[in-house]
Amino acid sequence: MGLDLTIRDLKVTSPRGRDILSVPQLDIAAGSLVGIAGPSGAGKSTLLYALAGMLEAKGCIVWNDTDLLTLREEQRTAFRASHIGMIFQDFLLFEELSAAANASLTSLYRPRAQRAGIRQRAAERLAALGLKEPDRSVASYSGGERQRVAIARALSANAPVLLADEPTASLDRAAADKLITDLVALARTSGTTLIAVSHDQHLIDRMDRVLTVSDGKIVEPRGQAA
Ligand SMILES: Nc1ncnc2c1ncn2[C@@H]1O[C@H](COP(=O)(O)OP(=O)(O)OP(=O)(O)O)[C@@H](O)[C@H]1O
Repeated sequence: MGLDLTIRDLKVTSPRGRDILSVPQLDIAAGSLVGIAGPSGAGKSTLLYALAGMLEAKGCIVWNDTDLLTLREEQRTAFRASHIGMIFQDFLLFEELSAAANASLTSLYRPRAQRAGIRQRAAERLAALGLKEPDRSVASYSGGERQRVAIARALSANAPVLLADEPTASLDRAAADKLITDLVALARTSGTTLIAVSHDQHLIDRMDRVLTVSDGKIVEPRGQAA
C-alpha cells in the first residue's frame, strides 16, 4: 500500500539564497498517480528530490506520519531505502556492475530475509523490460538500456512510493508506451503512490492528477480532485 503525502510551507533555496521552489500546501492521497509537468527550469526535479529527502529545505514533507525534514541524514537514507523507489534522469548506475546487480542494489539495504526476493524481482523486471543480457556490465549499455536498468531497480524494491524523473525520456515511442502501461498497472495493483515528472503527454494523460510547476510554484488545473 502506498503512503499519503502532506506538504506544508515547503521552501527550497539555492546555495546562494535564491528561491527555487515554494509549496505552501499539497496533499496527495496514498495510491494516487500524479504527473508533474511544466517548463524547463521550473523546479520539477527539485520537487521530486525534495520528496525523496535529498535536498535541504524548510517546512514539512510528511509521508504518512514521518516528516522527512525532521530526520537526521542517516535516518532519511534509511527511510528512503525502505519506502521510496526512484527513477532518476541521470540513472546513477554503478558502471562496473552488471545490469542484474544494479537492478537488485536495494537488496543491500534491506533485511537479509528480503534479499533473495528483490534479486528475483529485479531479474523478472529486467526481462519484462526487454533486457537480454543482464550479466553484462552496464558500462556497455545504450542510454535506453540504462534507463531500463534504472527502472528495474526502482521497481524491484516494491517500495510504497515511486518517484520518477522523466522515466520515458531515453526510450522510443513503443518502449515508452509499454513502460507507461507497466508502471500504471504496477502502481494500481500494489496501491503504490506514483509521482512522475514528465514532458511525455502519453504519460501525463494516464495520471489521476497533474500538477503544473511554473517558476517554482505549483499550479494545479482547476477541477482536479485533491
Ligand atoms: N544546486 C543549485 N544551485 C543553484 N540553482 C539550482 C540548483 N539546483 C537547481 N537550481 C535551479 O533551480 C531551478 C529549477 O531546477 P529544476 O532542475 O528543478 O528544474 P526542472 O523543472 O526539473 O527543469 P528540466 O525540465 O529542465 O529538468 C533552475 O533554475 C535551476 O537552475
